Amino acid sequence: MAILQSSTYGKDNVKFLKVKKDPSNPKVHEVMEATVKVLFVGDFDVAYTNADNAPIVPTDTIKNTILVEAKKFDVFPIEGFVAHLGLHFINKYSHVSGVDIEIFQHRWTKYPVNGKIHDHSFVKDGEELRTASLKYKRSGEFVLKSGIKDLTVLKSTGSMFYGFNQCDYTTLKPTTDRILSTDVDSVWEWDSKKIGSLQNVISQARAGLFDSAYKSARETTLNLFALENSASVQATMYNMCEEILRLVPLVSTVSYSLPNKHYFLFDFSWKGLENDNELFYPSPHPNGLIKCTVGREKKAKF
Ligand SMILES: O=c1[nH]c(=O)c2[nH]c(=O)[nH]c2[nH]1
Repeated sequence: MAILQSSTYGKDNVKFLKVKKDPSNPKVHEVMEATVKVLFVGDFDVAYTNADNAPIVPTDTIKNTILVEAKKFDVFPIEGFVAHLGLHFINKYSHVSGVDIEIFQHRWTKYPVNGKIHDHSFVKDGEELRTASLKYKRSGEFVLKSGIKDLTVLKSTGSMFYGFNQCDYTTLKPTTDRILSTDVDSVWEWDSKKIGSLQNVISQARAGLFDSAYKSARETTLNLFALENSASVQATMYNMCEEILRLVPLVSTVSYSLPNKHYFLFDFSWKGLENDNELFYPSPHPNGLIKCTVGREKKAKF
C-alpha cells in the first residue's frame, strides 16, 4: 500500500531583466533583474499515481506566464509582482489550491559619472539580493515575506565575545576586540491580517510601503552593525530585529540568519613579532551559524 502524502511542482530559476523607462524621458531607466520560483499545490494526484498528465499545467507554461506577466505588469517592487503572480495563478487554474512563489532581485545600482547619476548605466555592487516570497491559498490566506540575502559585511574592531560558558572542551579565548563578518540573511514577515488581501499588497506596493521598509531594514542592519560595540552576533541581531519592528508597524516578525565568518589572529610569537589585531587569516570552515526570529507576540505557525 502506498499513499501520495504530499506533492508540489513548478518552475525554478526563471530569470528576466526588465527595463523600466521614465515616460518623460525614455533614456532614463531602472532595471530589474530577477530570478523567480513558482510552485503549485493542488489537485494533481493522478499525475503521480495514474501517470495521467491531464491536470498538469506544464512548468514551461508557468515559465511563459512569469515572463508575459513581467512584461505586462509593473514588476517594481517585487512584493507587488509576487502578489500579482499569486492572484493570476489562483484565478486562472481552478484546480490549483495554493502557490508558493519566491522572487530574488539582483542588485543593479546606478552610479555617478562626472558627478551626476547616469541615466542608464548600472554597477553590480555585490551578490546581495532583495527577496520577496508568498504562500497563497485559494481560501485567501497568505504569508508574505520580504528580505535581504547575501549582504556581506565586515568590521575590523567594535566586536567582543566574552563571558561565555567554560568547560573542559573550551579552547576559545574571551575577547573584547575581534573581527566580525557575516553574510546577512534577513527576512521580515508582513502582518497579513493588517494588510488584508493581495489586492491591498499591490496598493501598498504602489504607495511605497515595501520600498521604504526595505530601506529601513537595510539601513538598520548596516548602521547597527557599524555603530554597536557588539557583545555577540546574538545580541546584535536581536537589536536589529527590534529596531525594524519599531520602524515598520505592519511587520509582524523579523528573522536573521547569520554565519559567523571567523578571522583568526595569526600567532607570530614564534617569530618574535607582536600582532596588535593587524594580521588575521580567514577561516572558511567551520563557521558559526546564528538565527533568531523576533515578533510582537507569540504566534501560531502558518
Ligand atoms: O558572537 C558569537 N556568538 C557565539 O555563539 C560564538 N561562539 C563562538 O565560538 N564565537 C561566537 N561569537
